[in-house]
Amino acid sequence: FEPVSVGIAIGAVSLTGYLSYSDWYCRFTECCREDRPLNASALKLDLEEKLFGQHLATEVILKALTGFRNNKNPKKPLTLSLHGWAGTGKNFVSQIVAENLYPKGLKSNFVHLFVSTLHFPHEQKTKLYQDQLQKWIRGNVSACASSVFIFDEMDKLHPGIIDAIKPFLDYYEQVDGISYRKAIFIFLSNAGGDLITKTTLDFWRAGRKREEIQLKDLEPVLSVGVFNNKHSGLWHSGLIDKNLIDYFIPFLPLEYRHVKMCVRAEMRARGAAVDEDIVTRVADEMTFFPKDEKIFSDKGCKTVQSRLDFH
Ligand SMILES: Nc1ncnc2c1ncn2[C@@H]1O[C@H](COP(=O)(O)OP(=O)(O)OP(=O)(O)O)[C@@H](O)[C@H]1O
Repeated sequence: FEPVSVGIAIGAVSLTGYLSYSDWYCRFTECCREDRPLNASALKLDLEEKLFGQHLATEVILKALTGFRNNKNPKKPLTLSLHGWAGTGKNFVSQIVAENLYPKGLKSNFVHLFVSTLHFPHEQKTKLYQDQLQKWIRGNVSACASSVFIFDEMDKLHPGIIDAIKPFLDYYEQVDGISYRKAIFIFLSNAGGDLITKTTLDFWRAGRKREEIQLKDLEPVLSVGVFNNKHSGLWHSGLIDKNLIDYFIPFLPLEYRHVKMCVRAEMRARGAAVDEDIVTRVADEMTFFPKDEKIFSDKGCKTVQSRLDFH
């Protein structure tokens, strides 16, 4: 036998062996698999089929995630800031994103959800929260570089806590020997929701379709609005003026027709046939604003599930 070809053959066998072993192993236990490319068409289909009335969020999230995951050498972690009125789909989209990155979604060991009022309720404990959060992020990113961190209720988060995560979001190659460049941070907040609603209403009043609203109509209003809003959490945290947020993603207020779509989706999810009478009744029970025109749902699709229980 010729030693070089034997060496290559052994190498090839052990590589395939390793690959099939890791495939086999990952079937039984959850694996980080940070280099696995994102299935962009599956994400696109999910967003287009499940998320109603959010053409901008669909477009930006799809572009941002596929671009980031296809980049073998990102210069910083991906940071998305989702803004909008209550019940418009911010948590829902985070769940879709999580499921497309890790099959277990929000239950994955590599996806971490923080809710300000639940995890960081006391302002006087900021120092403690800062330490705990830094340790948690450091530990989890060193275990899985492509970990996902979702921060809900950013507008209620004490700015000191955001300061604690700031170093991880920056362009550093490594922080204390760990690279954070493959991690994904998603921030959710209601801040800027009033400005998004105003623009959407202006379009409606001008007789223009909401699908005509472009990112450029909202992005400047949004970053300025959020920046000037002292309750936004991002305010004076330096995240914005240091350009650490990659994408501001607006969620538009939902209309009557979208609420109906949510009711239908919920009925299907429960395995029931869609009953249009019930769909109309549930949608009619929701409240809408502004007072005169009654176009947008006050709570988006948020109370649809509980209202459906009554029918
Ligand atoms: N645009 C949407 N398309 C489809 N379903 C939606 C949409 N918005 C909301 N829903 C439904 O309503 C539920 C509540 O919405 P979600 O929790 O995502 O709202 P949110 O924007 O995060 O609100 P909040 O700011 O109050 O936290 C979702 O689980 C989903 O079932």
